[in-house]
Order: sequence, then structure tokens, then C-alpha cells
Amino acid sequence: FREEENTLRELRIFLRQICAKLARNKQFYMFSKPVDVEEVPDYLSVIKEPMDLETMMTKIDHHKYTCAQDFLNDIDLMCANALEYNPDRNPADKQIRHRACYLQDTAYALIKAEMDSDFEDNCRKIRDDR
Ligand SMILES: CC(=O)c1nc(NC(=O)[C@H]2CNCCN2)sc1-c1cc(O)cc(O)c1
Repeated sequence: FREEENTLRELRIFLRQICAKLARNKQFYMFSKPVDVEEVPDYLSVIKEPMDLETMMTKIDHHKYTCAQDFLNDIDLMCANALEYNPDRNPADKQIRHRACYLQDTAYALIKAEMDSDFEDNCRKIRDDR
């Protein structure tokens, strides 16, 4: 059991580094904090489950992620929300969709590049056994 806690601690440290790196990128500014309903008043009537990088950092600290895929699922949610809220062909919507896809691809690439697949397999086993 102590080994499992060590593995999950290592996962949290790794995910914080990934999350911080994404949040530092100016191109992902609009994904860094919860959507500001002052700026986009109808957002919560369209998007049922908002997600952002600050919320994800808090979820790491609350031990909500037991493997990298759980973290990537929230990245996928954040991206899907942006595509859903910005469907139109106008330049503003297109740019936000592009940024959302770029964020998603960057997150997957960072994790695949820096995470040992055996480590992720171990984390998933811990998740599935819980
Ligand atoms: C994150 C997101 O999905 C988002 N989408 C927007 N879309 C629009 O403004 C489109 C909607 N269609 C008509 C043309 N405007 S603004 C916005 C946003 C940007 C920020 O700088 C902070 C923030 O919290 C949210």
C-alpha cells in the first residue's frame, strides 16, 4: 500500500508540472481559469460541465486523478466545451477552436513524451483496483 501512495505522489508531482506548463502558455490564457461569466454571460446555459487548468490543478491537490488518463479526460472535456461553445465559422470562434485543439494535442504530447508507459499502467491498475 505504501508503494501505491508513493506512485500516486509521483503522479501528482508530474501532473502539476504538466498543468503549470500549459497554464504558462499565453495562447491558452482563455483556458487557464474558470470561464468568467461577466465576459461570456450565456456560457453556463450552454456548457453543463465547465473545466479549466486552475480547477485541474486543484483536483490534483485533492487527489482526484489516479492516472494520467483521468487528467487527460479533463483536458478532453475542456477542449470539447470550447468546440461546443464556439461552433461558428467566424474568425473568433475558429481561433478559439484552434487553440483548444492545440492545447489538447500539446497535453497529450507532453504526457506521452515524459511519462513512462509502465508507470501509467501501474497507475491504471491502482485506479481500477480501487
Ligand atoms: C473559453 C471559451 O470557450 C471562450 N469562448 C468564447 N467565445 C466567444 O467569445 C465567441 C462566441 N461566439 C461568438 C463570438 N465570440 S470567449 C471564451 C473565453 C475567453 C476568455 O478570454 C476567457 C474566458 O473565461 C472565456
